[in-house]
Amino acid sequence: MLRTDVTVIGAGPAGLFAAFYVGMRDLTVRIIDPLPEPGGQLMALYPEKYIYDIAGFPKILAKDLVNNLIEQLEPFKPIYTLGERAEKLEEVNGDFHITTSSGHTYATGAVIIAAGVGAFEPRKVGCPGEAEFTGKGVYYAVKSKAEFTGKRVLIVGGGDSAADWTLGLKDIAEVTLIHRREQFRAHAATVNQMIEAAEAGEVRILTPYELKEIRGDGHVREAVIFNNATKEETVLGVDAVVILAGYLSKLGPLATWGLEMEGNKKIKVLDSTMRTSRPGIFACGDVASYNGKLPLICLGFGEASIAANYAAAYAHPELKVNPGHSSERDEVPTPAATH
Ligand SMILES: Cc1cc2nc3c(=O)[nH]c(=O)nc-3n(C[C@H](O)[C@H](O)[C@H](O)COP(=O)(O)OP(=O)(O)OC[C@H]3O[C@@H](n4cnc5c(N)ncnc54)[C@H](O)[C@@H]3O)c2cc1C
Repeated sequence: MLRTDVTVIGAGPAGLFAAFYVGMRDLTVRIIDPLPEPGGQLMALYPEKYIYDIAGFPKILAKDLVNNLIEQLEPFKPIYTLGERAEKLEEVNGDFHITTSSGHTYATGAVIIAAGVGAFEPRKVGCPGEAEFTGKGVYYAVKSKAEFTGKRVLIVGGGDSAADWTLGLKDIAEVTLIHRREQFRAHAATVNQMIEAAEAGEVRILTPYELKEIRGDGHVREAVIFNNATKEETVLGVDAVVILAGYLSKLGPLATWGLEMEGNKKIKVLDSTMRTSRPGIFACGDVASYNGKLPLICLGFGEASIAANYAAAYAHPELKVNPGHSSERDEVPTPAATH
C-alpha cells in the first residue's frame, strides 16, 4: 500500500492549495476526489465564469484559476486519486487508513478534509428522456461555450446559473429559457438584462413552463414543455437541453467519521490551527466551520495553508509548523514518495 505523509480529501481550490503547501514541506501528498477532474465547484459548476476576488488577479476564469493551482502543485508530484469518494476512516498503528468508494485503502500520517459542500450532484428534472440523453445533448453545466455554437438550446431553471447562461449563450446560440415560476431567483440586475434581451428578440423566455419530456434519436432533437397554469403543451425543436436547476450536496460518509459537526454539512474546526475534534484530522475551505466563517475561495486558501502546515507537523513532529518564506527558497523541491 503506497503511503503518503498527508492525504487531502477534495480537489477543489482549498484542497489543491493545501496539497501544494504539503509539498512545500517536502512531504508526499495524495488528493482524493469523486469527480473525474480536479477543481471542485469551479470546474463542475462555473468553469467559464470570471472570478473577481482572488488576490492578485483583477479577474480570472474559474478554469484558469484551477489550471494555475494544478501547475503550482505539479512540481511536488501529488498522487491524484480521482473518481473515488473517501468513505471509511480507520486508525491503524498511528496511521489513518482511508477506504474509498472503489474499495481501495490508502494509508496516511495526517488528513486534511477540503470536501467543500460535500459530494454534489446536479438536481435532476426527472422527466422521460432525461437520463437516456444525458451526455447526448442533455447537460447539467456549461463547460465549454463553444460546444453550443449555432445550436438551439433550451435552458431550464430560474436561478443565477440559468440566467447567466441565457445571457452567456445568446450571441452564439438560439436560446430559450423556461422556468416553472413567474419570478426568477437570479440576481435582479441579471434578470433585467435577460428581460431586455427577450424584448430585443435575442432570447425567448417562457414562464411558468416546465420540461415534460426529451425526445431524440441517439441525440436530443425535441423537448416537450408545458405551461403549468394552463397545461398547454408545446414541442420545441432543440439540439441541447441545459438543466441548471441547482445541485444537491451531502457530506455523506464524512459525517460519520466521529468529527464534531456544525449541522450536518459542516465540520467544526476547534481553533485557528484548523484542527477538527479528531487529532491528526484538519479541515479547510467551505466544509470548515468556525465563528466568522465566510465561504470564499480567498479565505479557503489561507485556511488551506494553515491546515497543511499543522498537518505536516502532525505527520512529522520534527517539523516546525511555520514554513518560513517561500521566497527564501532557490527552487521548489521534488519529494520522494514514502512507502
Ligand atoms: C456559481 C458559483 C460562483 C461562485 N463565485 C465565487 C466567487 O466569485 N468568489 C469566491 O470566492 N467564491 C465563489 N464561489 C464559491 C466557491 O466556488 C467556493 O467557496 C469554493 O469552491 C470552495 O472551495 P473548496 O475547495 O472548499 O470546495 P469545493 O470547490 O466544493 O471542492 C470540494 C471537493 O471535495 C470533493 N469531495 C466531497 N466529498 C468528498 C469525499 N467524501 N471524498 C473525496 N472528495 C470529496 C468534491 O467532489 C469537490 O470536488 C462560487 C460558487 C458558485 C456555485
